[in-house]
Amino acid sequence: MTALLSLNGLSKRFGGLAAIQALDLELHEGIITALVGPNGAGKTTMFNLVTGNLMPDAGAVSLAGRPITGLAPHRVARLGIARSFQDLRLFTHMSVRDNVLASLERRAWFWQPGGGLERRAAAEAALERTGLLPLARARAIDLSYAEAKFLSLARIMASGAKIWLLDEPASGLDPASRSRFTALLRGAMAEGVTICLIEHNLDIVTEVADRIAFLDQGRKLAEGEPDEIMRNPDLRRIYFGERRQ
Ligand SMILES: Nc1ncnc2c1ncn2[C@@H]1O[C@H](COP(=O)(O)OP(=O)(O)OP(=O)(O)O)[C@@H](O)[C@H]1O
Repeated sequence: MTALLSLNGLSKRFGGLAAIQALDLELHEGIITALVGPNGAGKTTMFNLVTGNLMPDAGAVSLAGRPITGLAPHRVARLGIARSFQDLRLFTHMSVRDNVLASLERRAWFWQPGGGLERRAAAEAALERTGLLPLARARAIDLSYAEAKFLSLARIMASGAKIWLLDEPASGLDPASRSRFTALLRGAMAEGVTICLIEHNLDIVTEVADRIAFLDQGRKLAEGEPDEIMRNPDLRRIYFGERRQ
C-alpha cells in the first residue's frame, strides 16, 4: 500500500531537547492511525512539523510522493491537510455557523465552483452531521465542552480536507458523546479520509484506530495493530510511567 503522507527521518530539537528524533511514519489512505505515548513524547511537535507550524532540523514530509517539507501552514492546508488543536482555537464570540464558514477558504466568487454557495452547503452539511445545526446561531463561547469539540470537528469536516490531524479530539467527552464522535470518525474514514489522532485515552484508541504508532522521547518505539501494541508489556510500562532503570 502506498502512503498518502510520509515522514522520513524527521528531527526537531528545542535547544538541548530532542523533541523528534529521526522519525519515520506513513499514513495510509482511509486508515485511522493513533499516535500514542507519554506526555512530552513529541506527538504535537510531529503535527506541527507536518502542518508547517514548525520547521524540521532534518528529514522530509511528503504528500502522495510530493515533498511538502517546510511549506507555510496555509499552503499545507490548501493541499488538503487539516488539523485540530488541544485548546480548540474557536472564534469564541462568533456563531457556530460562522466558525465553520471561517474555516473555509474563499477560493472563488460565490457563483463559481468553490464559491460562497458551495461553502455554505459544506458548512451546513458539517453542522448537520455533527448535530450542531440547532445551535448554528449560538455563540461558540456558550457551547458545552462536548459541543465545542464537535464544532472543532465540524470545521475540519467542512473544509473537505483528505487528511485530518486531530490532537486529543475526544478527550474529556462523556461516553455517549464519545461514541457519537468515534462514529463520525469511522464514517469519515469510510469516505476515504485519512486520520491521524493523538489520544491519551486507550479505550478510544482501541475503539477507533486501525494502527498505532508509539512514541517516546521523540522516537517511534513501535508501530502496529492496536492489540499487538496494547499487549506489549514494555510499552505499557513506559506509557503508565513505570520506567525500567
Ligand atoms: N516550542 C517549544 N519550545 C521548547 N520546547 C518545546 C516546544 N514545543 C514542545 N516542546 C517540548 O518538546 C517535547 C515534546 O512536546 P510535545 O508537545 O510534542 O509532546 P506531546 O507528546 O504532544 O505531549 P502531550 O501528550 O503532553 O501533549 C516536550 O518536552 C515539550 O516540552
